[in-house]
Amino acid sequence: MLVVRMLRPIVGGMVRTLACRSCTAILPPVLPVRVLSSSPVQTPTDAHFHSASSSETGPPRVLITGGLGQLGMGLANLLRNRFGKDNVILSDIKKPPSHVFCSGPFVYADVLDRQNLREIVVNNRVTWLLHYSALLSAAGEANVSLARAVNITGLHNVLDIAAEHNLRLFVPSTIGAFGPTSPRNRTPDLSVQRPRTIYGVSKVHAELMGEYYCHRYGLDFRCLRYPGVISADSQPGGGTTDYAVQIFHDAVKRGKFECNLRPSTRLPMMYVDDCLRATLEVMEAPAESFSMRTYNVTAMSFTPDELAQEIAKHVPEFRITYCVDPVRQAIADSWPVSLDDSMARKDWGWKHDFDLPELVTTMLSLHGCDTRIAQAN
Ligand SMILES: NC(=O)C1=CN([C@@H]2O[C@H](COP(=O)(O)OP(=O)(O)OC[C@H]3O[C@@H](n4cnc5c(N)ncnc54)[C@H](O)[C@@H]3O)[C@@H](O)[C@H]2O)C=CC1
Ligand SMILES: CC(=O)[C@H](N)C(=O)O
Repeated sequence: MLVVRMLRPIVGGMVRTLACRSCTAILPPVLPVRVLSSSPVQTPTDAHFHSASSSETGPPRVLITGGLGQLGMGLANLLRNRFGKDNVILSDIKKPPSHVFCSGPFVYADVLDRQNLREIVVNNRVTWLLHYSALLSAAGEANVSLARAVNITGLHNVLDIAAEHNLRLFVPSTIGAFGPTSPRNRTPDLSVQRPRTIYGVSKVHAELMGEYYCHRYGLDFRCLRYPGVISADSQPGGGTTDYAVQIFHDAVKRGKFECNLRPSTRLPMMYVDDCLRATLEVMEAPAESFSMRTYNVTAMSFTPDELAQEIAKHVPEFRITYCVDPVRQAIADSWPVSLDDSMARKDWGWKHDFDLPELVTTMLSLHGCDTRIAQAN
């Protein structure tokens, strides 16, 4: 006998769609039924996808993968403040420092181990998954096969588990998802995407797969293309924009910095607080507000030379020199110089707080530099 089950909950006699406004307008509607017999249209993966249950109440139960990198711990702090310490589980394959271990739940999770990941989701009744594990642009070029595994196979595991267990899934994308044939100024959300790094290719794949699962299975997939993110309390993990983090440390501790990009290399950037707030906001936004599932977000664009000049306003003795890394330079030259994030601003109210002057004073003071005294010099 052919058994059919609704893929999505029925609200008021209508199939409730989790897809966004534009998706449903452009694409044919997703089939509202899933075949559970041995019909030839069934795939093994399809059979594991549960019908969506939107009956969860109370705060979300959050899992962050790859949480011990530059961004994950800050994200955990933000989400713990909002949803309670025990509702946010940080995970990684690295051993956490003791202050992280003591600040809330931490588990070992290798995104390549699907069974382990599934157990964590089930045993902890996870409802939101923020998938931060990745090899970044420069690290990916240094180890393509590992980047392919972590960024693509890892994503497949996460997507399947999120669809099986009806999770809300956030996957960060990047300016690296664009390439040399994309428009470079005010790059729009929808434009040519032919990146030339394994990192970029894997992120375009993540965007497309997430959107496909959203249309096909009703997965509540949400994605932001972050620019380079600048933070003070954690080290960057092998990216092309890392210089803009390291420069503050070296300016304060050494009064000088050697930059691995050319002085005129302009890239989109954002302070970490804006980045993490954007992530929380897009996760909390009602699905109905989305006209798409992958949004550009940005705050500012600057060059190493402009950043150094802004730092020198506060640290007058600061000197920058240049020793260009050809791999990172080629990557940076293929990325946008600025992003158009007007759709995020229009659809769910995205607004950045930090421009270059605020970024510099904040970063310097977090590194222990008294910018008021330096300004007086
Ligand atoms: N930091 C930035 O400027 C930007 C970051 N993003 C994205 O945000 C996310 C987080 O970025 P960061 O924290 O900067 O990255 P990161 O490189 O600092 O951290 C990535 C983490 O993934 C973990 N990881 C590696 N292999 C793993 C595996 N098999 N299983 C589980 N975890 C594994 C690493 O141990 C590391 O802690 C990434 O997806 C990245 O692509 C996007 C654009 C800009
Ligand atoms: C912009 C990014 O995605 C990251 N910081 C990198 O430089 O690889």
